[in-house]
Amino acid sequence: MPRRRILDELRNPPPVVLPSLLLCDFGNLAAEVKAVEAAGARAFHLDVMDGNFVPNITYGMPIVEAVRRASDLPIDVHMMVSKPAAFVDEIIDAGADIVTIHAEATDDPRPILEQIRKRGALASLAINPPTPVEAIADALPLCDMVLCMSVMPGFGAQQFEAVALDKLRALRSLRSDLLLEIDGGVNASTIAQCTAAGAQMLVVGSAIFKKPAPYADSLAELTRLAASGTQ
Ligand SMILES: O=C(CO)[C@H](O)[C@H](O)COP(=O)(O)O
Repeated sequence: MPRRRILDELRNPPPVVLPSLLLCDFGNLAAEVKAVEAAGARAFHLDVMDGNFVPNITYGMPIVEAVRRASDLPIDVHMMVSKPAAFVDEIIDAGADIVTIHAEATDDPRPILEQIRKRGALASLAINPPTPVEAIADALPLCDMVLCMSVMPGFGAQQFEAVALDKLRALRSLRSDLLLEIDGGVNASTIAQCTAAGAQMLVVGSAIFKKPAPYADSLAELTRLAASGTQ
């Protein structure tokens, strides 16, 4: 999908709950993707971890390609890797529509963000809980999205860190058109605070994949609660 159309679609209310496939059943990946899409998902979130930037290893291009084959929905790839510049082209070739790199992984993210945009994908910068908004001020004009992590990246099912909410508010006051995403510990108890602080993109792992409820019920309830935070 072209960059402009994806941006317009994701900015549309209600807020977008993105299932984080980190916690899905990888033995049935295509079926999981189709099930979450049928349940009402508007985009997917994929966590690429290299065992160096974060203390965990997940997957790379083959899984992004497999998700791309199973669905036409936007794919949001969160690159938790030490050398993002080396992989952004391959990740986009594999099917990523949004590519998020970490501010902490590079001295200057601007050339990488430019490269992502040049390739027609949405460029996004992530900051970990200890990283202040000021650290990315120079790169903001090149960002379509900023991801405020509400846990230290690496694992699902961690406790939500509210410091991310202050950063969402600060970013929203700096740029009204910026897509804002939050990831980590987002669930039925925390999601309304996230949208009230300005997040439109809510990454959710365990509150979808580790619940006994059908995906459609979890997604509908999380979307309802997310929308309640914007009123
Ligand atoms: O990026 C991540 C971890 O680094 C995951 O996307 C995130 O933690 C989702 O899981 P949960 O909703 O269970 O916190």
